[in-house]
Amino acid sequence: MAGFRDRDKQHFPLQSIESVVRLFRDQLHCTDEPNLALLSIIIGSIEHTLTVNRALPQNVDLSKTLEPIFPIIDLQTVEALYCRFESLIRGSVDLTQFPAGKTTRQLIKRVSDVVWNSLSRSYYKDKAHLQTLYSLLTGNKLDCFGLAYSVVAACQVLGLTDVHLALSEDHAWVVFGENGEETAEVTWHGKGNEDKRGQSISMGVAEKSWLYLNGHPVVCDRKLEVASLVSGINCSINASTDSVELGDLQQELLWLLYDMGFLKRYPMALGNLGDLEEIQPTSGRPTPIELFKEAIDTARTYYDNHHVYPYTYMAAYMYRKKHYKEALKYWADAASVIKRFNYNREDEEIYKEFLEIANDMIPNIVRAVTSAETQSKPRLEDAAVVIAAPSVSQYNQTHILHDPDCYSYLLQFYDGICQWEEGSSTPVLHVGWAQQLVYTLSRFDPKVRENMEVHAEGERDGEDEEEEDDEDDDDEEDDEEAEEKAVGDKVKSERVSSVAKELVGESKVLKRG
Ligand SMILES: CC1(C)CN=C(N2CCN(c3ncnc4sc(CC(F)F)cc34)CC2)S1
Repeated sequence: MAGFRDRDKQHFPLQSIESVVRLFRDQLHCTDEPNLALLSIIIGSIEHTLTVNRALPQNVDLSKTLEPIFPIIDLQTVEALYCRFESLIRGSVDLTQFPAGKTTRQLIKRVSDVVWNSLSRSYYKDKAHLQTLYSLLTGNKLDCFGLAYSVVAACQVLGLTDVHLALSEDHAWVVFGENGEETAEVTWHGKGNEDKRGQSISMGVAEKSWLYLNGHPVVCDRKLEVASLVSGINCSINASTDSVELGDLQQELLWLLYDMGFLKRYPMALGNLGDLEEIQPTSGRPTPIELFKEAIDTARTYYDNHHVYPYTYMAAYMYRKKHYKEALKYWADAASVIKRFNYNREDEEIYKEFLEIANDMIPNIVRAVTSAETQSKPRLEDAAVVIAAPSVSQYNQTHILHDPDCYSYLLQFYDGICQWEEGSSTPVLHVGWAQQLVYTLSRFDPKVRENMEVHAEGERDGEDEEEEDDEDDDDEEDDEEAEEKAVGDKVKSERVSSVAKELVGESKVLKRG
């Protein structure tokens, strides 16, 4: 590991976004590995100054200048912190105790213990800005992701080039060994769960578990580890304010990584970039929708379509833009991913995501379009009022409740959640879901329920057309297969409506009760 080289030092002092981008470009282009510890200290130091400790020099009165503020990151601050990390790790891990040149589980556990034991006894683990080595070295605090990243950075300091970060949508661990075939927990997850640090992630644990993405995590190389550091930049100053300067820096660094091809296998980073582009579009760059589509394609191409968040990034965007039909479509697609998992107690994050969609956002859409519906029906006494043609968004809204596609997206959404629950150790649905479902489905025009076709999966017309399997040209076999598939899909669609009826029935019982 090349450590803190002179060519890195000549970038200092860092005092603009451009100077930080130049340093990152140099690190990522260079033949040596990018220095994970150095980059994390730099990002953490900038983030701290722009969010946590926004103390401005006394003589600067922000109301008068439009000058963006940017901290001056000087070499000796960064070098001191870097050397402290190096001596913490090299001083506590005696490599002679471990077989030379071979990374073992015990060695990784030792590295995790060294970082773990330097953390404060008790602090609020979910606080913001605890994800970098700057937080570890100046505050002895790390969040779950920060601990995993720090262990990988420490292994890099020790010359263990086979230890890499593995990322799911809500957890992080490491892979190591010849072809990264070994796995090890190095951090905790969630609240009140005993940490499993040092243990491998067996297929038994990972299978059908969303937390481990059923064996389809983002397995990083050094470039992707840098991408996770950049994607993890947290711009929030407080609940209602973000640092514009930090957002600009994160956006520029993500475009640098994008242009170098390092986001090709990282759906969440593409999603984060899409969110940043919605706030402040960069001319000549892909639109948020294109970026969210890229994230979806990446998840389908590299991760066997086992990631939920690419669809919820897109759906949340459509919801914000009041393109409610598209939002329902992508929520249905998200549910078609989660149905391939079994729910368990460590999956609360994605449960909360679907709960908010089903019991908050979808009912909001129904309420919005219902009121739009009544507004768009002119009252006789207002006849004098010129009835303006409904605006596009109003058109979008008022026809939702008359659109069989929207109704089928909703049934697909609920069917996915029901299938997620089937075979799970922990129930998903409770009566609150049924009440919202009844409210939502009952607002649709009864005619819709008659002429709505429940398409078998992968047979919807339009862009969702799955490539017909033209390999197998044995028509005989095709017909049988098609017959079987049709029966299977009929059963599934019956389940959807039977589930819906059951839920409706249940809630009616509850209403009477
Ligand atoms: C569609 C959403 C609800 C919006 N933001 C979402 N995020 C999901 C989590 N985010 C992430 N963004 C980049 N990389 C990672 S790795 C990881 C798991 C952690 F334990 F390491 C989380 C995450 C960023 C924000 S999902």
